[in-house]
Amino acid sequence: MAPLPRPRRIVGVSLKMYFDLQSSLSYVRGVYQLDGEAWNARVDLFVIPDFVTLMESSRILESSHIMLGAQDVFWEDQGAFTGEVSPRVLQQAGAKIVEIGHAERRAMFGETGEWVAKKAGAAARNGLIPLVCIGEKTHHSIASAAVGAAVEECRPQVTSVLAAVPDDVEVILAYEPVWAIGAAEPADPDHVVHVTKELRKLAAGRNGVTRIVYGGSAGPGTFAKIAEGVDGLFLGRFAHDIKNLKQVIEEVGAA
Ligand SMILES: O=C(CO)COP(=O)(O)O
Repeated sequence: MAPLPRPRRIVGVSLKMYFDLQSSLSYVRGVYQLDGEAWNARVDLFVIPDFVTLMESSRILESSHIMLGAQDVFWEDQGAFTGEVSPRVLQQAGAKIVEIGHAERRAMFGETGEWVAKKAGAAARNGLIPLVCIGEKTHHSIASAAVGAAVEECRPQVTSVLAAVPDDVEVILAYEPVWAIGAAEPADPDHVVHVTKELRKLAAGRNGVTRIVYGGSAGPGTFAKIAEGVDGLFLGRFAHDIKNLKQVIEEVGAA
C-alpha cells in the first residue's frame, strides 16, 4: 500500500507574553509581509499573539493566507465563567487556530489532560483548529530509553484529545518536550523523529488531517534535521525576530 501523502507543511509562532501591545502588532505586520513567500513555498503560516491583540491582528491579516491563533480557550461556549474566553468569540474575532495545553499552562495554571481534551472539543465544535501541545516533562539520560519514555508519557495526552474531537476535523499536535522549551537548543533531532513517528501512528485511522509540528527552542537550522518526523515547526523566542521567521519559512519550503 502506498504511504499516505504528507500534509502541507506548517510554521507558526507564539508570542507568549514577551511583547507589549504595540510590538505585538508590529510583529503581526511583519508576519503579514511574509505571506507571499510562505504561500509560494507551500508553507502554511500562523501567528499567535495575546488575546487583546487578536481583533486588530485579524484586521492586519485579513487579506492574507496567514492563520491567526489564540493562546488558550475555555471549554464552554458561553455562561458565567468570569475571565475565560469563549471559543465562539475567538472564532468571531477571526481566530482559525487555538493553542491548547501549552506546558506553561499545564505547569503554572493547573491545566489537566481532561481540561485540554474538553478545550480541544470546544475548539473543534466552533470551527477552530485545535493545536494541542504535548510532550514529556523530563529527559531520560539514556537516549534509547528516552524515546519509549516520551512516547508513553505523550500517548494519553494524544489519545484523550483525539477521542474528544470529531474524526474528520483537522488537528495539529505540537510535540514540545517540556525540557526543551526555553532552552539553549532544541531537542536532539533523532529523539524528535523517533517520538513523532510513533505519535503519528496514534492518528492513523483519522479522516481529518493531523499535522505534527515540533516546538522547543526551534529556529533557523532546526527543520531539515527533523523533517522525516514532522510537518513543520511551532516557534517561540528564536522567531521573534522576523528575519529568523523568514529564514525558517525558506528552510521548511526547501526541505
Ligand atoms: O513553547 C514554545 C512554543 O510554544 C517554544 O518556545 P521557545 O522556542 O521559546 O522555547
